[in-house]
Amino acid sequence: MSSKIPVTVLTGFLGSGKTTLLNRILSEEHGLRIAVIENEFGEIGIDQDLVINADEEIFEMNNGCICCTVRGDLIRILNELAERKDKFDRVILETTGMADPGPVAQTFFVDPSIQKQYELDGIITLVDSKHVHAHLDDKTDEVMAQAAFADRIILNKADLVSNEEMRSLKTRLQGINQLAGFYSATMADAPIKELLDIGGFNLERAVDIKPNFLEPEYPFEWAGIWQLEAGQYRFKLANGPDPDMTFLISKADTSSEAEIKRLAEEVFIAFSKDGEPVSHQEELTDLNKAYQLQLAGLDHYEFTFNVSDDDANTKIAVYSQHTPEEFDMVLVNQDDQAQAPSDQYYFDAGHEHNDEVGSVSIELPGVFNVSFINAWLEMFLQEKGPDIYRMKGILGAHGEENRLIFQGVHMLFGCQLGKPWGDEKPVNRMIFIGKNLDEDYIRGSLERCLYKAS
Ligand SMILES: Nc1nc2c(ncn2[C@@H]2O[C@H](COP(=O)(O)OP(=O)(O)OP(=O)(O)O)[C@@H](O)[C@H]2O)c(=O)[nH]1
Repeated sequence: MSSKIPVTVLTGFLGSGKTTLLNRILSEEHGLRIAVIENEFGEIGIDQDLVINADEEIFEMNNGCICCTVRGDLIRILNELAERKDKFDRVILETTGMADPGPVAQTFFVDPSIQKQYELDGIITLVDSKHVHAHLDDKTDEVMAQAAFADRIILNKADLVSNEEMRSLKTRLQGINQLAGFYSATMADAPIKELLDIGGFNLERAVDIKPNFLEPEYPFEWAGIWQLEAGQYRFKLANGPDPDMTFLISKADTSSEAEIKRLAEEVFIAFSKDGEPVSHQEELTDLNKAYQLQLAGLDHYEFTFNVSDDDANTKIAVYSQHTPEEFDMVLVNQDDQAQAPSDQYYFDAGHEHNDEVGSVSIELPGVFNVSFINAWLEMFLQEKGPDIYRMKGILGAHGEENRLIFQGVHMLFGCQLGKPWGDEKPVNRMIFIGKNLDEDYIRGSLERCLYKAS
């Protein structure tokens, strides 16, 4: 038997039932000790509180898309976890509904430290049988990938559709993935023993679906190498498509494309962290540190970089989130002469994000006036329903000792009581995911629903 730690990835579009399944797995008597990793879309972690209180350890990654910045986070968490591997038997990783599971799966095959210690047991994809058609119709990339990569597909929310609809959905999904095992379920009640110990993710199929499956994706689009004499240099940039850009400088051994690719594997974990913000005319002092160049509000920007006499003629490799062309980036010396890189490489980001879909996270102290917040949620859904993919939150309500947990998927909405607040001060945390969300409006109107003692 393999001594590697098995990992099960739970995936499925927003609101399809991943957390419901996770809770079922965690509460079932199977004698397994499970470590849970949550990857959330949005800035504040809510799922952690929605996962039932068990002995399992929960790690959160909520930096956004798992396919780029989060790959570094995932590797870090898995490495940390491995140091405590006597405390658990397996790992369940719940991905955000907005994630393509391909890059998650890829982590288990391309990163040597992870490959040594873990094995991907399988990918389970939850499908919201009522709402998935719209996403299949418009071929939402993430939904197609979630179905294609699955080892098991759970057609969940069977209570909301007819048997006939269920059959045609299964046929439709079999057109995307014939090899997966299919289960229809209500509240994700698929047989758990058939979901764990699948015995290995099918790598061959993954490469069939995506021929470049084993080529890692990176959070940077470009890297260049320079050999520099001692002196002061400036990176000059103009305005571009982003108000900031992650940027990292490392030392290189040789000036070659192979060196750029070798270093990419080393630097991308540092690159994945939130960079330290630096503004126009500030110095980039540290090597191998992610900086976030602030690129808004001016016509042009300069960031200095010094090469000391001791370092003269060493090679530096620069990794940037965007290509130089997007920001008219050049490196100049103290006489303002442009320095061309001796070698450069454009990384294929490999995927695109749907920029229209965004998330708004709101955290407000205090408790809500129950009738105000109910009326607001109803009104909000009526007005914005088609654009809201998902909303969920944990709220405090005046006169109520327990937390209120609300969940919405498209136009369906429900609310239930959670744990009591006890000695904790109530704080309201909510996340809205969808198109064209107006954060100021949402925050302002929610603030007006807070209870105020008269
Ligand atoms: N009617 C019905 N509701 C369900 C079923 N399964 C889950 N739900 C509800 O659907 C909502 C979303 O379920 P979750 O398990 O939180 O879904 P999720 O995939 O984890 O959601 P995200 O993490 O936001 O992507 C919750 O309100 C669940 O109670 C089901 O089979 N039928």
